[in-house]
Amino acid sequence: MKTIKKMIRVIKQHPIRWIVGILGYPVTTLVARLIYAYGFKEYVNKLEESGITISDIVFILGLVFVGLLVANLLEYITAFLIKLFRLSARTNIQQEIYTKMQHGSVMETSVYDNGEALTRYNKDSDLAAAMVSDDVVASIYPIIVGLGYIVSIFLVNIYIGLMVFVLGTLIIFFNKYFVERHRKLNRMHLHAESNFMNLYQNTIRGKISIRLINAGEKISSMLEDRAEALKGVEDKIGKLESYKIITLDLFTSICATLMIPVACLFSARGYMSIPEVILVTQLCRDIVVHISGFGRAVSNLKSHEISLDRVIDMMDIDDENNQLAFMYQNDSEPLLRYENVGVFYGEKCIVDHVNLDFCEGEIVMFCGQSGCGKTSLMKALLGFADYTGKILFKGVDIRDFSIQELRKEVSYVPEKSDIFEGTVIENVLYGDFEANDEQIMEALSKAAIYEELAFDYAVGAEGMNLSGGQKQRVAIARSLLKEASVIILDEPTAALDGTSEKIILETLKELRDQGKCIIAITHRESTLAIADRVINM
Ligand SMILES: Nc1ncnc2c1ncn2[C@@H]1O[C@H](COP(=O)(O)OP(=O)(O)OP(=O)(O)O)[C@@H](O)[C@H]1O
Repeated sequence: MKTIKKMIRVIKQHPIRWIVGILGYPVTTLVARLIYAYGFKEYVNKLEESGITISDIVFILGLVFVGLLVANLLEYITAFLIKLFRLSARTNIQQEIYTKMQHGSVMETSVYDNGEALTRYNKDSDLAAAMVSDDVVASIYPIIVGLGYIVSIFLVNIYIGLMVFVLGTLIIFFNKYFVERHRKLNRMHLHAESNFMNLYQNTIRGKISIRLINAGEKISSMLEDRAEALKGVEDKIGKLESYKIITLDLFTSICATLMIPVACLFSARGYMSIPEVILVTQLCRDIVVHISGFGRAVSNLKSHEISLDRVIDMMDIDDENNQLAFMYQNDSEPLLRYENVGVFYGEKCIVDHVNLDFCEGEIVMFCGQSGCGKTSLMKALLGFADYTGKILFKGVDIRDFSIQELRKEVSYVPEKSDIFEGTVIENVLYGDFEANDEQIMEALSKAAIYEELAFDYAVGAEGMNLSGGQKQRVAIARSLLKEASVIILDEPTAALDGTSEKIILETLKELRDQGKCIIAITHRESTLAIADRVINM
C-alpha cells in the first residue's frame, strides 16, 4: 500500500498516458495472441473439413492477418505511450529535485553533498521512473498474457492446465528468495556508488590542494578502494544472477519441457488431438518465458523502489518558509534586533542568549575568536541555520514573513563567495538581473574592480583564474548591485591590498551615509577603524 502511495506521487502527473500505456500494452498483446490462436484453430478445423476451397483458406488467413495487424499497431502505440511516460516521469522527478535544491530549506539540502545529490538526480531518478513505468508493465504483462495462455490451456485440457498453474505458482514462490537478495544488493550498490562519486567529486574540486599536499597517491588508492567496493557489489549481483539461471530458470525450463511428454501421453490416450499437442507445447514455452519475465520484473520493481525512496526523500524537503510578505516600519524599533537568540546546528548549540540591535545608518563590526559563532549569527538571520529566540526586522519577527522577502532586504557577502563560470558581468548580475550598464559600472567601481578586470573577462569555474582579492571584490560588487537595507560582509577585506581596502571602506561609509545598515565581520585593525560600533564576541 505504501509503495502504491509513493508510486501515485509520480504517476499522477500523467495518469492517462500511464493507464493506457500500462494496460494497453499487455491487453493488446494478449488480443493479438488470441487472434492468432483462434485463427490457427479455425484453420485446422477448415483443413479437416471436406470440400475446403483455396478462397476459404485465403479468407481465414486474411482475417487473421488484418486482426493481427490492428492489434500489433495498438500494441506499438501503447508501448510508445509508456516510453513517453517514463521520459516525462524522469524529467518531472529531476525537475522537482532541482527545484528543491534551489528552494528547499538550506539546512536540509546541505545534507546532500555533491556526489549524493548527483547520484540521486541522475541515476535514482532514472530508476524510479523505470520502476513506475517499465517495471510495472513488465510485471502486469506476464500476469495478463500468462493468465490468458493458462486459460487457453485449460480450455484445451483441464488437467494439463492445472499442472501448469501449480508449477507456475511454485516457481513464483521460489523467485521470492532472489527478489529479496537482489533488493539488498541493489541498496548496497547505490551506497557504494554514492561513496565513490563523493570522493571523485572532491578530487576534482580539490585538485590543487591535493597536488600541494602530495596526496595524489593516497587519494588514488582511496578511489581505487571505493571502485573496488563498487565492483565487489556488482560481482555479487552477477553471481546472484548466474545462480538464479542455474537453479530457478533451469527448473522452470525443465517443468515446461516435461509438459511435452505429458501432452503426448494424453494424445496417445485419445484425450487430445495432435494440433492441440502442438498448441499446448507452444503455449507452455511461452508461459515459461512469462514466468521468468515476471520474476525479473518483480525483482527490478523491488530494487528500484529504493531509488524511488531516495528521490522522494529529496522531493519531501520542506520549502523555505514562503509566507506572504508582512513588512512595516516601526520607527521606534531598530532595523534589526536579536532577542535572546541561540544558534544551533542540529543539537549543537553555537551561541546562546544573544541580544543585539542594528540601526539604519551605522557600521557595526564583529570581531572575536575564530569559531565563536559570528558567521552563524548572520546565517540564522538568512535562514541558513536554526535558531531559538527572536530576530526582528523592522519590528516584525522574521518568522512571520517570507524568507525571500527578507533576503531582498539583506545583502550578504560570505567569506568565500561562489564565483560562477562566465564573464565578470554575468557574475555581478546575480545581484540584480535587471541592472543596467551604468549601475553595473558603478558597482564595479565602488568594489575597486572596475579598472582591473574587463567586463567580458572570462571567469573560469569557481573563479579559478581570479586572485583571492579579485574574487572577493567581484562578490562585493554583486552585493552592491542589490538594493538592500542591510549589507553583511564576512571578512570583506581579508584578501585585499591597501588601495583596494581603502576604496571598499570609502564605499561602506558612503552606504552608511545613505542610511544603510552595514554589518561586517573582520579581524583587521584598518577595517575596524571605520566602525561606529565594534562587538567583541
Ligand atoms: N553547517 C555546520 N554544521 C555544524 N557546525 C557548524 C556548521 N557551520 C559552522 N559550524 C560550527 O559552528 C561554530 C561557529 O562557526 P562560525 O563559522 O559561525 O564561526 P566564526 O566565528 O564565524 O569563525 P571564523 O572567524 O573562523 O569565520 C564552529 O565551531 C563551526 O565548526
